[in-house]
Amino acid sequence: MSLSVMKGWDSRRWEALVGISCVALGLASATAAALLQRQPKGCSAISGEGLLGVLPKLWAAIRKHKFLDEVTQMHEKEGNTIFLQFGILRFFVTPLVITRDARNVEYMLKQNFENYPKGEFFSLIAHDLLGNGIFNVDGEDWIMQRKTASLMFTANRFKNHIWRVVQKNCGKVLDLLRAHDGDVDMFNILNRFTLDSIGEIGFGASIGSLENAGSPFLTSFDEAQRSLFWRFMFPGWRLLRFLGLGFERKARTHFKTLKEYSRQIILDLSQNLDTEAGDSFVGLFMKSDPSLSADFLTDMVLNFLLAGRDTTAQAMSWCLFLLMQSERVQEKVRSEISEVCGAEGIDYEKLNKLRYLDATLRESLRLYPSVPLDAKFVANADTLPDGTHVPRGAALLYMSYAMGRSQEIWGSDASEFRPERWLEMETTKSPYENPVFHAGPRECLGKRLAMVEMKGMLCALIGNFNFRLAVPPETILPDAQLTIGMSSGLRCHVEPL
Ligand code: HEM
Repeated sequence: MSLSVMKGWDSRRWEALVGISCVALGLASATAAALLQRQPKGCSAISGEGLLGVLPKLWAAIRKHKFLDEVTQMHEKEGNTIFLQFGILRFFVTPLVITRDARNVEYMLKQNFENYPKGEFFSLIAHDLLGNGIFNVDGEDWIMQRKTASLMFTANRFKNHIWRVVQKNCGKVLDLLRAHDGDVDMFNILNRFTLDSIGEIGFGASIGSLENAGSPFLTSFDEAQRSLFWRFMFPGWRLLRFLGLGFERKARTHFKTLKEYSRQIILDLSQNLDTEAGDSFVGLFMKSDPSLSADFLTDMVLNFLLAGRDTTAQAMSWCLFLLMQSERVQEKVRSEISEVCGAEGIDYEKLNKLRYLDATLRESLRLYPSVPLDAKFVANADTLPDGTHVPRGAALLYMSYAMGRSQEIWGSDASEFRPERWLEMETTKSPYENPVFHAGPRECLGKRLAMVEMKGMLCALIGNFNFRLAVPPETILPDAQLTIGMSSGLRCHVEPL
């Protein structure tokens, strides 16, 4: 606009221009103030370099299978609570705070539980896979599911039904290994073991993956989880999903395969409710409320598959990985098994006597917690015990992986695999210092089932075979999923004893 034109303006035009500018300025500063209020304070901000802040560094780490170590190093350098900054995106995406301070973990999981639900951050990301299942809901919906699911874990069911299924599937794994020639991928076999076990215990289904490994369901299950993990790390995922691009391109097909498979399980189960299948996890839900919709029951199947298959198979695989690098510990586990089980073999009562095996499993879960990072939503702005201010709507994550490697919690030998530490401890660590099974009101419901499956299987494996890694240990890499898989599998030499 030239000066001569402006000279022709009357005072009303000037007033309007000044008025509009003031409103615009006011709006801009109010928006900036509101956006600034959304930023966490009182913890270390990891700003990274460049326009997208720390995001490119995290993406690169995920591609190199180093994501968990990268974030653990950030904790080592910057402190127990960190705020990941995403450069120019930071005013538009959910602020992400990660803590490994046990006081904060106890506060968010127990003392101020109501303020830290799963919330929309997690449930939006996971809805395509988990729907309205127990992992993905809060409030009344969660209480109802938790109550009914708890009925599943009675002492009687463990002793009879659950232990029988575990034993039968352990036998199938031993047969597979005896018949096998050459190296085997134990990660693959252990996933098939836990899948068949949770199929039978959870919804009375004979999945039969130990007999037939090539199921499209298995691939889709892994791929679907990988997509969910990327959603956490890629703020524009909803646009990608809408356009069907990038990692979202194939995700749609995988989610569909899983839903169809689970729906078929529900259909079969509904026709067999008066058999033993009716006492399975999902069978109990169907009997407790016959009006439950097929969609809801399908969600339940996928939730229990996620809970029951991956976590436990991964925990056993990492345990085996560590045992193969410590001949001493493998031998010690074996001699305890032979002492406790003798010639008659294992039974349910003997499981509790395998104290060194128990310590070995806890030690490997410390170093490789199946759920390495767990996210909650901040319902109302709050200040954590370490002084961090978390704004309403932020995501607050606790990182079991970094906690398990923290010298502050475990001492100077934190990085060492030493099961003896569990037998030497005068007081065991609280579940908030070692939240591998979560803690507080939402503590893992399947903890006991997992320990029974893992002890039964490892007892069978170590008691009958010697295991050696068939590849260099540095080629075994953690996978970027919601749980801590092995992208490379676990190739082993297996020698009968
Ligand atoms: C080594 C094995 C396992 C580990 C490390 C583990 C760990 C966990 C963790 C960290 C959570 C909290 C997840 C979250 O906040 O979303 C959880 C929840 C849960 N787990 Fe496990 N889990 C294991 C095995 C199992 C098994 C075998 C089952 C059996 C079905 C199971 C059933 C559940 C259920 C139902 C929940 C949800 C509890 C709730 O929200 O109230 N878990 N588990």
